Amino acid sequence: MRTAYTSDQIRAAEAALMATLPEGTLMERAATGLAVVCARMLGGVYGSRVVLLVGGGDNGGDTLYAGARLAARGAGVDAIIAGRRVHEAGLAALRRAGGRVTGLPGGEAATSATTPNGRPVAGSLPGAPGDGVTDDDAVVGGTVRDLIGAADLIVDGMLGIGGTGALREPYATLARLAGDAPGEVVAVDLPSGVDASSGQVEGAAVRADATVTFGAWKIGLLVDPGAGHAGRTELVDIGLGPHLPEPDAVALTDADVVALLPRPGASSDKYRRGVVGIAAGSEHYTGAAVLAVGGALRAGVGMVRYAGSAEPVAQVRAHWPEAVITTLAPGEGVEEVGRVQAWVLGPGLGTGDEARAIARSVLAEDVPVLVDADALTLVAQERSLLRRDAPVLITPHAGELSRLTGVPRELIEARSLENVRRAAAELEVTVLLKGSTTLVAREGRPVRINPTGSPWLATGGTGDVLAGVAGALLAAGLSGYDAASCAAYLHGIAGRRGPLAASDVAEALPETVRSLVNGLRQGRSPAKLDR
Ligand SMILES: NC(=O)C1=CN([C@@H]2O[C@H](COP(=O)(O)OP(=O)(O)OC[C@H]3O[C@@H](n4cnc5c(N)ncnc54)[C@H](O)[C@@H]3O)[C@@H](O)[C@H]2O)[C@@H](O)CC1
Ligand SMILES: [K+]
Repeated sequence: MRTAYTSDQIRAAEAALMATLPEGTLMERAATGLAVVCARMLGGVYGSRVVLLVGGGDNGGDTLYAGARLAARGAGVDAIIAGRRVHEAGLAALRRAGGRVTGLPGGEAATSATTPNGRPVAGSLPGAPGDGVTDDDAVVGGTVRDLIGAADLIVDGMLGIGGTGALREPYATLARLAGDAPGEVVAVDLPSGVDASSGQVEGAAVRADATVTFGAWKIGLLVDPGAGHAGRTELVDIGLGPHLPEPDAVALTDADVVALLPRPGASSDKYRRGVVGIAAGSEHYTGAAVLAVGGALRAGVGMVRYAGSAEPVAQVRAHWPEAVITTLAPGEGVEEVGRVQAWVLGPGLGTGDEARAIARSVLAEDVPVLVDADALTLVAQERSLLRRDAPVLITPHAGELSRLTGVPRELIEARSLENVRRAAAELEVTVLLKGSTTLVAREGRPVRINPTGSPWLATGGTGDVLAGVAGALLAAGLSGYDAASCAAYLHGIAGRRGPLAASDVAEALPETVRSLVNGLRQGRSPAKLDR
């Protein structure tokens, strides 16, 4: 399990640890770990060209010390001093190791960046702009632009957990130049411009090929859009572990998911493995029923009972001879369908009277219910339906959650973590919030951040498959919280190789589960290696 923290939690843990250690120890550990990753990214250090983007805080300090190590091993290291201040001991170390230092033209950054002697950064002013002067040059100077453009490795040490709000200049321009440059970009602790505690990005932010983070995962490295800026992530242990609090957010790993997934034993039969009921599809929307049933079957359920009207019944029958089918007359509920251990309610169901009758009857059953899609619209109109003794798992995207909670969609998207947590508490249900990062929340438990999503999944019908998978796991006896987070994890891996249609995701599920289980048995993680 990856545990993730806000910047305040990290700071508190660092303070507690620092109190037990000689000054500078943590920065030393951080810089050592960073230099190791930089060296690996460079392949050969000697003769390589490294540019450090150095902010005014300790993030810049880490970067200068790591740069000093690379310079000592023969890299050509240029530090661009971008902050109003500079970590002086780090700067001195870099100079001693033979690194070069460049300031920025004009503005506070250049006039107040100082050397260890307190003088303005020397040798810093860029050459007079000549041909090919750009707007960027006005902010950072042509010399800096050229240095960044020629670097093999650009180290983003502008902002770490001290960053707040949108990147100010000259950081924003430097972030953009780094993004346009052909060299690899490594972010120190987290990409500058990404909010450590939420993953929010307001304005420009560094897009890193890799991020080396210190002590513990920051939530912003796991939640989009921040996660999308971080590239490959590596955690450097600086000894923070014993000082960290209980996490508010976690991400499952392959091993966690394999441990949670039900596997049939010698005494299993289809009933013990779990029977999932699926109330989905309508005369107009037949595909949702086919996909939800497919997701459930491919996830390895004991049995699927499908209940719906004539048209989707015909489609489900044609696609899935494995499903046991009940045709519902208009207005009829699911009372006579037979025993099920959990229901999936809603994909393609419609929102008219017939759909409402089905929804009421499903929610009146004394088993866990997954409420998705059209059923979310129905329960938004009739909130009392959610008040029941058996567990409820809802699987909305931001728009659907907005209808249920009244919180504007944009706000849910911008502050997804906070809003999913609040929705779970207020509605007293488990919430799986779909988005570029899928989140699963249940009151009293850390929010689970799904690490396996893929943009290829943004295609019609994938949500129906996900509902089927999660329903199958609910029927097998997992809690809503575990069923939702395992389903999102598997679905994300099954959908990572595009282009794909929703039915391809369902089809990829058995192989996804097999490769997770086999990967762990062989001591490797195929899912992670391929991502
Ligand atoms: N505290 C510790 O024990 C350790 C900290 N370490 C490093 O220290 C970092 C945190 O250092 P700091 O607290 O100095 O903070 P940062 O280095 O993240 O920088 C904070 C400074 O940036 C400026 N700033 C904030 N938001 C800005 C924005 N949007 N645009 C432009 N400037 C902005 C502020 O003026 C603030 O002073 C960590 O991320 C990590 O890299 C590591 O050395 C490990 C140990
Ligand atoms: K950074």
